[in-house]
Amino acid sequence: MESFPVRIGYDDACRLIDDAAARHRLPVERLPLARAHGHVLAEDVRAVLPQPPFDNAAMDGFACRHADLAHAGRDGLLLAGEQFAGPTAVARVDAGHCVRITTGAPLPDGADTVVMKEAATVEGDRVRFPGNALAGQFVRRAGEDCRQGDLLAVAGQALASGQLALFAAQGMTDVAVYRRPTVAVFTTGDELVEPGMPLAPGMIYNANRVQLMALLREAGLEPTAWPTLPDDPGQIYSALLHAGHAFDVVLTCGGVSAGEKDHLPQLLRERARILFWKARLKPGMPVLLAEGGSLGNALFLCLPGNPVSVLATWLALGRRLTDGLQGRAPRSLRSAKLTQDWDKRHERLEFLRGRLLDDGDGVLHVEPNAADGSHRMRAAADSDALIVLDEGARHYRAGTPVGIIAY
Ligand SMILES: Nc1nc2c(c(=O)[nH]1)N[C@H]1C(S)=C(S)[C@@H](COP(=O)(O)OP(=O)(O)OC[C@H]3O[C@@H](n4cnc5c(N)ncnc54)[C@H](O)[C@@H]3O)O[C@H]1N2
Ligand code: MOO
Repeated sequence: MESFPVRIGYDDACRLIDDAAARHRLPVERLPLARAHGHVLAEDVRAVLPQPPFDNAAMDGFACRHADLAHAGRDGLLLAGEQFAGPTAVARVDAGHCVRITTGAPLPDGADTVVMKEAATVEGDRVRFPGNALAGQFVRRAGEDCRQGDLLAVAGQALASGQLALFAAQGMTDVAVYRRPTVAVFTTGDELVEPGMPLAPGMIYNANRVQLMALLREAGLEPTAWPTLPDDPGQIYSALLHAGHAFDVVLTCGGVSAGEKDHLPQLLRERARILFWKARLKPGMPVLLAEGGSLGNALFLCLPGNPVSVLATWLALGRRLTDGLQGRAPRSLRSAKLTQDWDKRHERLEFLRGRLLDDGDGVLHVEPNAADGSHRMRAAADSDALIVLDEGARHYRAGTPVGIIAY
């Protein structure tokens, strides 16, 4: 009888991942906005300035008083000055006058409407206008985007270009974010050869290293790849001991199942604290999570070696762990309709691979790939989503909405 949970359900695996991430939450640091993209915000941000900060023109043209346009007639209005964007004094528009204005320039005192340049006719110092201008058109009001004190972003949000633009418009130079986890990536197995080397009988090329590095980079991380570990307990111990003290997360793949050469479970049993081993997932069953113990402060997430298991367990559990370490809430599943009937052949929750299709009416569909073995890399490469088929479920009808994780 093991002293840790074994063969657990997906929800329990997620809960244990979330708990471990919360215990190991990374410290907060301040980053310049230029380096903050993709980082997770560690504080709520409120507006210190209204946006726009002052009433201004939305078009290049003429600022005027709308009431004047009705009786300006063929004589038009007197062009009485100009107002450009920038640090110039704010002009005035008196009755019967208009002022040339550029986009973003402060609206002159007295003006309430802007007419586009292309719609107006200038003759000498007179400007004629069309009869259909609406009161207040092409004026961007101070504070209409946000007011001072408005909540602009909340802690736990990943910063995208939109938030960075908002913050810069507030005059912010830097922002409090959670430090990103450092991640050591290990592939394991005596059968592995690096691409570019000769392939002896019984050997295969290492497909997981480049796959995992790409998946981690897609998640905004800057992982460090270690040399492949042979199926040798002493060498595995020494590498994990080093990495466990030097990194926040140690991510391995392979050597975590029941084979004679699968040394990770025994090593982690003896030297670390296993939080769970094996989850009722397909693919991905042998996945293991451990806290470092004598191997250091790192969290150890050991993914199964099959390349499609690596993809599925990273997206479903690994990314959740590195998100959680940065205080980011779990990403929600999207949903799509199955294009065809599908019979699931086992009880475990399945991450089947499939291709997303937009039917043109705004409904997302997903077409399962029949090549569902966890060694079928081509099926994974030809797909762009994991289809989440629930534990226990067996028969799905075409058109049934299913959870998906796009990749
Ligand atoms: N008796 C049992 N056998 C197996 C079980 C089990 O519970 N009992 N689980 C099966 C499942 S499910 C999986 S998944 C695999 C996972 O095993 P490991 O995590 O120990 O992975 P390995 O045996 O080292 O490798 C599995 C498979 O993947 C290939 N591989 C490994 N690393 C790479 C890499 N970097 N690039 C490309 N391919 C890689 C490896 O050669 C194996 O073919 O175990 C089942 N067996
Ligand atoms: O669970 Mo294993 O990852 O099916 O192939």
